Amino acid sequence: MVQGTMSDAGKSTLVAGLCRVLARQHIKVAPFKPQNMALNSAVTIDGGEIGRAQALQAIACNLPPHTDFNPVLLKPSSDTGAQVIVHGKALTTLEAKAFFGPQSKSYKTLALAAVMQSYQRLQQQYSVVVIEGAGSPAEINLRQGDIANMGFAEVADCPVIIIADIDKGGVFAHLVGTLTLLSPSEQARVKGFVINRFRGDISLLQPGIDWLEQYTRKPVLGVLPYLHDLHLDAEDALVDAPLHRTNTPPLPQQTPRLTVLVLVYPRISNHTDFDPLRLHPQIDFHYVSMQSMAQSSDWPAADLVILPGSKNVRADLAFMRQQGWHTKLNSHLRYGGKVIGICGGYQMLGLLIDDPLGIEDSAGCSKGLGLLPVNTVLKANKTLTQVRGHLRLQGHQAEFCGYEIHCGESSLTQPDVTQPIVIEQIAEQGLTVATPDGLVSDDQQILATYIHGLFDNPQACQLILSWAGLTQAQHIDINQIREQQLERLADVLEAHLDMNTLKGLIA
Ligand SMILES: NC(=O)CC[C@H](N)C(=O)O
Repeated sequence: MVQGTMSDAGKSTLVAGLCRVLARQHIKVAPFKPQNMALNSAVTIDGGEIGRAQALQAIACNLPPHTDFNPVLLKPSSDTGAQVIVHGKALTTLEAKAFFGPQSKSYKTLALAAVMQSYQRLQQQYSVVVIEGAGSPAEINLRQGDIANMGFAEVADCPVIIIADIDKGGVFAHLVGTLTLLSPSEQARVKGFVINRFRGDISLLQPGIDWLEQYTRKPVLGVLPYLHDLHLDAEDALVDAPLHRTNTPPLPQQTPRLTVLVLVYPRISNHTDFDPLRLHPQIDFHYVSMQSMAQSSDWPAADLVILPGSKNVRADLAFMRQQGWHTKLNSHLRYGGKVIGICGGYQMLGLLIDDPLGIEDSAGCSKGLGLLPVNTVLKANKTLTQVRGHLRLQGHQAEFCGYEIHCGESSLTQPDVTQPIVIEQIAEQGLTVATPDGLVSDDQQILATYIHGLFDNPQACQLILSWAGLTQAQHIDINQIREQQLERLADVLEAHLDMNTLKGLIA
């Protein structure tokens, strides 16, 4: 099990890399994260949802994503509450106290049972299960009944390695401090450390490593170099744009470009949708957030503004209004700019968003931005599907694969609108059922859809970019880039980690 001294120490990446190292040695390997807290999720083949990082780790193992890889997913919908997803399905929404505090016993009993069921199934099916912890195991206030770190390791009786990020400083204090705060039996489970994101002269680090090994009596199993331009799907944290690859030559001056803004509201979800745009050499990509607006009162001039998915659509819409972003969006449209709404963003562009059951927030109905003839009602049943179909824009067509994650159901309030997307589903007897999705506004300036992952399809991405004004967009294939990055990561791990000791832990 890989645990970290803090969030973003590199756990997910190390697990993904170890999965790929083992998979390419033809070992049957699967990833596992007992409990994840994230708003970037992926739809699984068994019709559930799991954290995005586990879906990436599944790809590293050459496996389709499965709910057993992440049996408990907490999706925060406010600062104190989260939707609880168990075995891929939304069970309930709980206040943080109910899953972390002293009254959390019933949640933890249920969650641990679900976690152990999945873990046992994986153990039966795979030779190796590479497990990822969450945050840090030394959060002493959260230790009782913990299922995400040492609590799980103790029940499952598995060895642990701890990874720490040297780039942010304090790596020795982080490792020694974390170890010290563990109980004796937990300390005994720690079989070594990994130091992550090192840059500079390794000989300068050696005295520190020697001291650490002597002081803790635990080996340092490797020092991983800082990997520039490692483009792998983010677990949750929004890494600021852009992601341009430094190893690609600069584009000639006259190359056509497009400026794209993505609005960051407090409960933005599935921002991995935009990785292909952030990597695109012809796109000047910006996130617009409260932080970026503290520096400048205006949005950068843009060709395209995207309203992404949201875990709490009505609250995020209220946030947009408070920030005055609705006025800026209207003026962007008046100047002829394009707008895309994806899932929650699509719902916000409509007339009404009704949440009669209080699925995302307190029950109520909010006025949308009024830019599309559509009303949305949030329902108890969540749509979770992998979809394929085609997108038709400006007389051209492109195939796509994508996924849907939403409680909302939207209905058109006007006949004769243009629906640019057709979802094709294979029904009984091999018949294809075609369902229309999304909208293009009459003036052709707004495109909206429920489908996530559209930009991951090179042809569909090119078509959308051309609609947005970039007529000669380069082809960018995020799946191919992801594959190259996983191979690169596995090469780095093989070169810098003590693989023999690690294999000994697995055996
Ligand atoms: N992924 C999303 O943006 C979901 C939108 C909204 N929260 C819903 O469930 O319908």
